[in-house]
Amino acid sequence: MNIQTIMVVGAGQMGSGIVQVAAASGLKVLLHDISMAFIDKGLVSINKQLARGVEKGGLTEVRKAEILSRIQPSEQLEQAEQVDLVIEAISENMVLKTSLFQRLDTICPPRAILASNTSSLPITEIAAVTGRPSQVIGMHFMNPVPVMPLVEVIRGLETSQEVFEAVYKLSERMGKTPVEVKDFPGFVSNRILMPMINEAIFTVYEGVASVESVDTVMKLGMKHPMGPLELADFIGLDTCLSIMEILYEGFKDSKYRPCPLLRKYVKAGRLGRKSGQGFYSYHG
Ligand SMILES: CC(=O)CC(=O)SCCNC(=O)CCNC(=O)[C@H](O)C(C)(C)COP(=O)(O)OP(=O)(O)OC[C@H]1O[C@@H](n2cnc3c(N)ncnc32)[C@H](O)[C@@H]1OP(=O)(O)O
Ligand SMILES: NC(=O)C1=CN([C@@H]2O[C@H](COP(=O)(O)OP(=O)(O)OC[C@H]3O[C@@H](n4cnc5c(N)ncnc54)[C@H](OP(=O)(O)O)[C@@H]3O)[C@@H](O)[C@H]2O)C=CC1
Repeated sequence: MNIQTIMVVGAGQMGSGIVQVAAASGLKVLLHDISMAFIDKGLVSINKQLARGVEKGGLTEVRKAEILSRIQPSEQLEQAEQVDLVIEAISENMVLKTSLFQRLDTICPPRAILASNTSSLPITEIAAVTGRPSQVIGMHFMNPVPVMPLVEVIRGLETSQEVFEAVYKLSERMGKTPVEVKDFPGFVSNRILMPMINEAIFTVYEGVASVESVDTVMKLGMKHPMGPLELADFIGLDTCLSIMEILYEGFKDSKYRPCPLLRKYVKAGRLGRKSGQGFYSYHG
């Protein structure tokens, strides 16, 4: 399979990171979101990242311009009719994702692979709403995408070997280390990471220690680059809650119940860095 042109749907923190890395690897990339304002926000963030690269000396102006020239904003989803692969990176919500995959299935050429960057939703269930389940796959990047070397490649029940190999090779071309994972709630990464974050939230909820103290214990005691609450803010508290709910629903085990404090913060619109307030404040 010759993958040259891709579309990334969702210009949030993950989508924009995926676009940057894909364009840097030589792919032509269309970037789509529900409105031009969101696409522009994604493009601004990519520009900023590349400008930082130039400032630090790792990137030349010529290389930056070359990467940007491969990125094309795409206001109409219908432009997916020309692509070899779509990587979906919209909000972690099954209803949104399945309705998008149904639309993509009618728009994309028969050869196209439909990949999801979902953190935890079943790939098999997403694939089942399309007429091409053998060409649907999980391609789970880590945040921040330009920095983290891992991609979990998740086979749905019907994913073909050819599609698996194409996405595995593409991940390598994008400078990542792919790891094959079966389609199980939370895959590997979030089955292990998210209960730790949820437990950190319970530790604060039960008054065992402050937010700063919990993070300090994990940074200085366990050498984590970020404390779990800082990391939850970085990932997005809405995404963390969705993942815990999927683990809880998928395993029917009370150890995955989301902490009420996490639910309360999300209901209040405290989504972490992206909303300016989470366990920490990011105003100004
Ligand atoms: C939820 C899911 O489904 C799965 C997930 O993704 S879970 C989240 C996984 N990610 C993590 O666990 C991240 C943990 N945190 C870290 O590794 C580090 O704190 C960090 C890499 C984010 C920042 O590192 P740091 O040393 O504190 O900061 P800093 O020195 O500014 O950055 C280190 C490098 O990362 C780059 N960087 C930092 N933030 C970045 C961002 N948002 N986007 C792109 N690059 C970024 C910097 O430019 C810098 O690059 P150079 O080494 O080339 O100079
Ligand atoms: N955050 C993380 O650390 C990681 C997240 N992921 C996964 O990546 C995906 C995206 O997460 P993240 O980037 O953090 O989320 P963000 O909230 O930053 O971005 C999601 C983007 O998708 C847009 N969007 C929502 N619905 C649609 C739609 N129907 N069509 C087009 N665009 C849409 C959103 O617009 P609007 O704001 O209007 O809703 C927003 O711009 C999720 O599945 C998440 O689980 C995977 C790895 C790590």
